[in-house]
This record gives sequence, structure tokens and C-alpha cells, in this order.
Amino acid sequence: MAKRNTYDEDEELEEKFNLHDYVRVAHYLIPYRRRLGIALASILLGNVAMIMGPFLLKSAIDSAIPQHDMTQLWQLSAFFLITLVVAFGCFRYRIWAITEIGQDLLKDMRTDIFTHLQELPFSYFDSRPHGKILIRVVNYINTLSDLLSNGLINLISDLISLVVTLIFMFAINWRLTLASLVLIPVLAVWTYFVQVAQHKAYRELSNKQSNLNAYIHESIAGIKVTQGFAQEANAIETFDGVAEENRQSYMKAIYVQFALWPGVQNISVLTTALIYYIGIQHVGVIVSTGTLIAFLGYINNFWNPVINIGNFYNSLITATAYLERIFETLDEQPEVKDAPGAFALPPIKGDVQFDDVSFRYDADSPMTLKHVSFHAEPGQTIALVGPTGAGKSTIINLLSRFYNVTQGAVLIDGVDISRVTIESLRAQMGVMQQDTFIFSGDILDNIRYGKLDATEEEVIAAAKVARADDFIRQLKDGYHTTVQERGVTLSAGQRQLIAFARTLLADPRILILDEATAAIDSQTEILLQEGLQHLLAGRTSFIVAHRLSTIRAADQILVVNDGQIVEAGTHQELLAKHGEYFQLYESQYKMLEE
Ligand SMILES: Nc1ncnc2c1ncn2[C@@H]1O[C@H](COP(=O)(O)OP(=O)(O)OP(=O)(O)O)[C@@H](O)[C@H]1O
Repeated sequence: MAKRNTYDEDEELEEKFNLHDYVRVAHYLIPYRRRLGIALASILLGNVAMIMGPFLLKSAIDSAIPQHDMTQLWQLSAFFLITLVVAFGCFRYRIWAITEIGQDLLKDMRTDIFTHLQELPFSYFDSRPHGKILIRVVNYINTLSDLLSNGLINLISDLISLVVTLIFMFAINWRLTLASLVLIPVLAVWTYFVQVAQHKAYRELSNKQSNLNAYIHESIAGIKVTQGFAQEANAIETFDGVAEENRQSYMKAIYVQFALWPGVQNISVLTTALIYYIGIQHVGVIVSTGTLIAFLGYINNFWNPVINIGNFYNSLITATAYLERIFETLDEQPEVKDAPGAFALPPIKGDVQFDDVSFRYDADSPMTLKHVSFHAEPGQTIALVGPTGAGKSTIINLLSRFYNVTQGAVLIDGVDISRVTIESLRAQMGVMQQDTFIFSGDILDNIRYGKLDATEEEVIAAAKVARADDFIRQLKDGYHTTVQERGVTLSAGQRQLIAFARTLLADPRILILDEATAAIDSQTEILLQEGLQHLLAGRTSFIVAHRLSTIRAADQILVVNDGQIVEAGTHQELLAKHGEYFQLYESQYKMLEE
């Protein structure tokens, strides 16, 4: 299980980045190898065209001009013009092709990470702020676009152009060429030291960016509480602290990153100076004027790719700090997953049994549920009651296998649910959380979420049975009214009615319902009760119940306290016992009844 984390805590990396991860990155390029090849070919062609420049110049200075050969000069000029046009065309194509490949790559990576997130269990989302997950899918991946497309292609083309330039340089004058390379080892050592510091700085920066994102996300989610308690100043102060840490680590990272640049720049200038010095000393002896001028042109051609490779390396180190987080998410193993040899749960009748189930949320925390056993017949309604924090929601979460039991087994129609595929299990269950989640879109689509291929007529029929039809028709555009994410424009009761309709449409054999505690006006309450009765009919239902009417109507009431089932029976049976339920009834429900 992932280590728990908050916005003011840097995340520890579970596994450091290693060379194998670069191979994984390369895998993303495989589908684009053909397009990358064409882009690369165009770059090479462009580079060859560019490289011809100094060569043509040399011919002009050393041969055409001294011999006053105008025909040769015109030919050289025409050839030069053609090389410029070719280089320009290739350059344009490259920008277009690389941008497109880069965006495709980003989409692939983003899809992979999003798809993986869909499979991760509740425990993963419980363990860290959602803002820290968000930043991986959006921002971290953005930083890779340029590196993977532009950067990589440039690297290859730069390497090739470096080799070609070196060949030309050696061909022109090997002594000057060796002199040009004399400072390269110094550069290598400098680069090594910078990259160690840079990786560390960027890892810290990625953490601070993640913290900032987490705090912003949390603040927006909690804005109503912040404003309700007039805590805006406090929120701003906290934000300021997190943002300042982000600023400082950014400046540090940039400071280190830019340390590479002066190194490369100084060495390139020193090398050029050295060639001037040697060349001028020996002009006419070991080099002709044309050779020296051409050579100085090649020195530029030589340093450009070296500088580019240095920049690529720089971006690679920066991106590594983000890549390791992306791979960490991709490598997060779903704790709840299909067991080897899992089979599809056949259509169920709805017999449910908890067989001596114990459960804890974290490996190092005490058991939340202890030896819970009960049995529900198909079609029965089971109400779970008990004090807050007793473990009622935990029981129903285990039923849908949102978490794996620590000990014991949950059986449906006699089959241990840990042996069946999660999809086949959840497809036969309807889970309604206390706070109904509404997706942005229209009401129709929100109800249809229960069965994506449902027709409009089916949706409306479900809404009618769930008693949601009346209020929906009164909305501005009826079923086509647009609602915001989380359904902020709807009342709590309306959201619940939509959830009823959604679940009815899904028609699950087992229904799990965390009954809302929110106060609802008596008219909506009647509607909800009616809707609920239709929902419960003919399916095994588990309700974390807060309304007395629901509890009384249940076939079985399970009284949960401190992670155990302390009493079980019908309302009348349990009242007659004068035990915990009786006390709960006296202290909470009786008052409601009166
Ligand atoms: N995701 C979680 N991670 C760790 N501990 C949790 C998690 N969810 C609940 N708990 C703990 O497990 C215990 C049981 O919680 P649970 O939500 O099952 O109680 P409940 O009976 O449903 O309470 P309520 O009536 O207030 O909803 C509590 O002590 C709670 O703090």
C-alpha cells in the first residue's frame, strides 16, 4: 500500500529511476518509427545541405576567385542557393512532423496513465491528495513532449551531423581537428557534476510543484468550508508558504541547470580561439587561407550539435525527475485485482455471506473489522446501524471488493468473491454512495451512467419509477438540462433521486446504499421513500441506514459497534432484547419517530 501523504509533505520515491526506464520511454516511440524515420531523413537532408555551405565557400576562395573563373563562381552560387532552399524546406517539414508526433506521444502516455488510474483501488486514492495524481497526468507529461519528439530526433540528427562534420574536418586538416577536440574531456567532467546536482534539484522541484497542485486542488474542493468559516486569510497564508517553497526550488533548479551552459559556451569559444591562434600562426604552412576559413565554419557546425546535445542532456535530466513519477504511477500495482485463474461470476441470485471477516486499512494499523459474520437471503433488505466510525461503510465496501478482506471470506451465492473477476462482480452490484456524484453533462446522461446503452425511453421510465421524473420535468430543459460536476445546481434530495434512477436502470442483483443523512424536506422525503421501495424490490440490499422508516422495513438489522456485529434481528426482535439497538432507538430514532 502506498505511503500516506499530504500537500505539505514531499512524496518519497518508491523506486529510483534506472536505465531500464529509458527503454520503456523508447517503447512509446515504436508506433511512430516510420514517421520519425521520415522526419529524421528530412533533417539529415537539411543538414547535408547546410554542411555544403563552407565547402562551397572554400572552393570559391581557394579556386574560383584566384582563377577569376566566373562560370565556376556562378555554378557555386547556384548550388549554394539550392542548398538553402532544400535546407529551408526540410526545416519546415521537420517542425510540422515533430510537433505532430510529440502530441501523439503525449496522448498515448496520458491515456496509459489514465487507464491505469481507472484500475487502481480506493486505497490508492485514499493515500494521497488528488492534486498530486492530477499533476502527473497533466503537467508532468507535458514536460516530456518536447524531449520525446523534438529532442530525440534532434539528438539523432545532431549526432549524425557531428560525425559528418568531424569527417569533413579531418579530411580538411587533421591537426586542427585534434586541436578542436582537446577540451572535450573537460566538458564531459563538467557535465557530469552539473547533471548530478540538476537531477536532485529537479526531483525536489517536482515534489514542490506536486505539493502546490495538491493544495490548490484541496482548497478549491473545500472552498465552501473556507468561506463558511471565514478562513480565506488562513488559506492564502498556507498557499503563500507552499508557493514560496515552489518558487525557491524552481530558482535553485534553474540555477543549477544553467551552470551547464557557461561550461559549453566557454569551451566552444576557447576552442575557436585556439584554432584562430594555430591557424594564423601556420597559415600558408600547414593551412591555406581557404582551408582556415572553411575550418572555422566547420568549427561552428561542430559546436552547434555539441551545444544541442548538451541541451538535450539537460532536458533529459529535467524530464527524468518527472518520468520517475509517471512510471511510479504506472507501476502502482492494483491491490485489488483479478486473482490468477479468476472466472466470471455467473448471474447471481443475491445470497450474501460474510464468513468471519476481519479487515484493516493499513498493514500497520489495528483491525477495523473483527470477525464479522452474517448471512443475507436473496431479496432481503439488510440495514446496518451503529455509532459513527463503527465500520458500517467498511462492511459494504468489502462487499463490492473495493478493498480485499484481511481474513475470512465474502461469499456471493456460495462463491468467494476473491476468486471471481472484479468486473463480473461489480457489474451485478449497484453502489450508491452517501454523496451522489453527478458528472458534468445533462441529466439524461447522468442517469444513463447506470446503463450506457439505455434509450431515452428507458431512462425516463427509470426516472419515473424512482420518483425523479417530476422534478426533472420542472427543470429548464427537462432531461436535457445541463448540470455541473458534482451537481452543484441540484439539491441533495434531487441528486439522490437521480442516483436512484441511475441504479434502477443498472438493475443490479445486489444493491448497496449509504443512505444520506442530509436533512430533506418532507415532500422530497416521501418521494425518496417511494423511490427507495421500488429500488429495493426484488434485490438483496444493504443499507447503511439513517432513517427509521428504512430500518423498520428491513428484514434484518445488523448493529455494528467497534468493528463487530453486536446484535442482529428485526426491529421488533431487537427492541425486545433491550440491548444496544434498544439504546440506539431510544437515543436517536425514537425522537425522529415522534
Ligand atoms: N479509507 C480509510 N482509510 C483508513 N481508515 C479508514 C478509512 N475509511 C474509514 N476508516 C476508519 O475505519 C473506521 C470505520 O469507518 P467506517 O467509515 O466504516 O465507519 P461507519 O460506521 O460507516 O461510520 P459513519 O456512520 O460515520 O459513516 C473508522 O475508524 C475510520 O476512521
